[in-house]
Amino acid sequence: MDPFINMSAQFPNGAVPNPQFALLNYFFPGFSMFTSALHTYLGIDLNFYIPLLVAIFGLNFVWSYFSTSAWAWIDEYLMSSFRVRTDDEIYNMLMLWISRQKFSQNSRRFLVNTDLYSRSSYVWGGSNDDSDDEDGDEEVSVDILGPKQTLHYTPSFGSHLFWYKGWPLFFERHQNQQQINFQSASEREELSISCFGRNPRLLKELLFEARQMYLKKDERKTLIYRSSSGTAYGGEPYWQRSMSRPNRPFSTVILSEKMKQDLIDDAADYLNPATRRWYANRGIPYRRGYLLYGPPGTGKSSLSLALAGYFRMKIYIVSLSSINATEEGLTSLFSNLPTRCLVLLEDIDTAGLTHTREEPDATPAPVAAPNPSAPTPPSGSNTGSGGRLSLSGLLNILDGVASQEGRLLVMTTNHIEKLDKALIRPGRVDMIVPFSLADKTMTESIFRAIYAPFESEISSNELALGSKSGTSTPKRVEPDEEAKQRWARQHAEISERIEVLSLQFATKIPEFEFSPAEIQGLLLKYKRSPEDAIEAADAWVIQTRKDKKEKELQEAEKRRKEQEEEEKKKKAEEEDKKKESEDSTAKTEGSDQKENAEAKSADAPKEPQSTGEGDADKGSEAKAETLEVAKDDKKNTASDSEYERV
Ligand SMILES: Nc1ncnc2c1ncn2[C@@H]1O[C@H](COP(=O)(O)OP(=O)(O)OP(=O)(O)O)[C@@H](O)[C@H]1O
Repeated sequence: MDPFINMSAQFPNGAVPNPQFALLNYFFPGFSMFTSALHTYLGIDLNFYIPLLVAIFGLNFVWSYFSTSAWAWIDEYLMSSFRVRTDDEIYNMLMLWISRQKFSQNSRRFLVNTDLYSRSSYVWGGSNDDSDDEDGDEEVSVDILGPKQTLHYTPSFGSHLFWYKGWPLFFERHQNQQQINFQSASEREELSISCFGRNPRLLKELLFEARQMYLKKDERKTLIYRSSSGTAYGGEPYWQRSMSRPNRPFSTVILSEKMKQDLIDDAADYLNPATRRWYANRGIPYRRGYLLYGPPGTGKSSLSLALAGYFRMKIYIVSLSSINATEEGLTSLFSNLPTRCLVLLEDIDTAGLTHTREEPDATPAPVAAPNPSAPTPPSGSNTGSGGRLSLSGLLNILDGVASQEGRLLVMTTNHIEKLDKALIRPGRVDMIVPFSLADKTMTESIFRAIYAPFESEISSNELALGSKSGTSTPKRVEPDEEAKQRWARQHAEISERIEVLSLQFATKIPEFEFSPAEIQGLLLKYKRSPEDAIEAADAWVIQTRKDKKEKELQEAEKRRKEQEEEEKKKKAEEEDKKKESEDSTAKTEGSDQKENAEAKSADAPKEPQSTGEGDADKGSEAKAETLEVAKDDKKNTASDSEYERV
């Protein structure tokens, strides 16, 4: 129905509709019926209200236009602000700070997370911190099922006003539209904080405070970063914070005291700021490297962790046997190291780096990117195949300009004899620390380390040990001094007892046969009962020997099978090659014959001209021969094309 037709019929009292009604009726069919119903039943005349509503809308529009423009102008000229993206660690610092602010706790619209940093997954990945909440606002309750996860509240998307040092600040959390298509929801956001005034001092103070809070949180922890295959940075591997661990005291690493002290002294001297200047003045690259070698489970990684913890350095771990260890990947990782850190290169005896330069079958080194400061790679150094790391590539990375100065490099290997001399020459490796399977003193130390009494554990240890030694004492409230004395007495008693037991235990473990990790494994099974551990030691030695032998046999069998496979493969390859060469010889012979035949047929027509009938016979013979050769030739071509098909 045309809305303009029969309009008066819709107005019962015959009122002629206003032209604006006609227009509205045109856009919203049925509008006139609605207004007439309103008029009839409620007595409301929209004729009167519509101009008013239009005026309100207009004013609102003008107000919002001017207020937005005015706010944009104020923001541009009278405010200071900063932005933070999720792919920088400052995001984590700021989020920690924000989560501890009152406005964040009281926010009506908030995001709740169990892991404060999970949103920046490509900075931290699946963050695996042991005790993120240790010093947080909320207590982490731990029961037999593990720590109960703390909930973190942070303001949700949008703008939030808060006060800092008496000034109003705006915290804004918004989605980054540019990244929206390629990232998960958690990675799309950006944070910004702004304040009134053209001086950003207040914002810088806030950032400084956030950074201090963040550093304080990790003060007693060693932050561990691992190389991760890249998805966030265009496929290049990047450092991913994998976990933080309480600093490992040096005393818990069982190694000759002299060796430990030498290592600490050397590292302390190197990390002294004056040493940096000393290096710079003399134009010597400011780097230091240590090589730790020995059988698996003898404490190489533990020492590296202790070293990083002692000097409060972050530790960056790359395993050269990992899939990411390509030349490009490592170059990118090394160029993204902070100025002061410990880099742990694990398994440097890995394939591709193990041949020595003297080996004749070493393949030539790949052309490395021109690098003025890098040393000339050893002429015969090796390449890894398929984009894997080569020795010359690794040396370039370790010495090249891309590698940050100020880092402490620790390399570990199980097979020092396999390493190229170039890799461990002075300048690259400044100290070599050997690790060995446990001798008698080491076994004793491991035993003592496991059963040493700690004040926080004394009650449970006391129960376990005291029940056997009969020294259990009843609990009662004591003044501080008395409690201290009691603790000292108990400590001395238990230590003495552990000392005696450790000697007994060490006599049961053969020297240089088991690694500290293996012995620790046994003791952990009986961690509350040293006597039981001693009792179980003999059987454990027999069983472990048996297991090792079986494992060795299995490995030998596996190696044998692999060798057989390889030989078979080689044989098949050789046969293929042989066949190929035979075929190509046949082909050459065929083409030779063809050439001969062609030569003959080229000569053939001349003969009938110069000869009589008999010659004509000869000519037909020659023709037949040519045909024969041509046939042969065809045959050869056919067999060649067959070979090609094969
Ligand atoms: N010398 C040691 N002092 C203290 N603990 C040790 C020692 N050796 C091994 N351990 C213990 O054994 C376990 C494995 O040790 P770690 O990872 O340091 O050995 P590793 O030599 O680095 O082994 P791998 O060569 O397989 O990497 C750790 O729990 C560590 O506490």
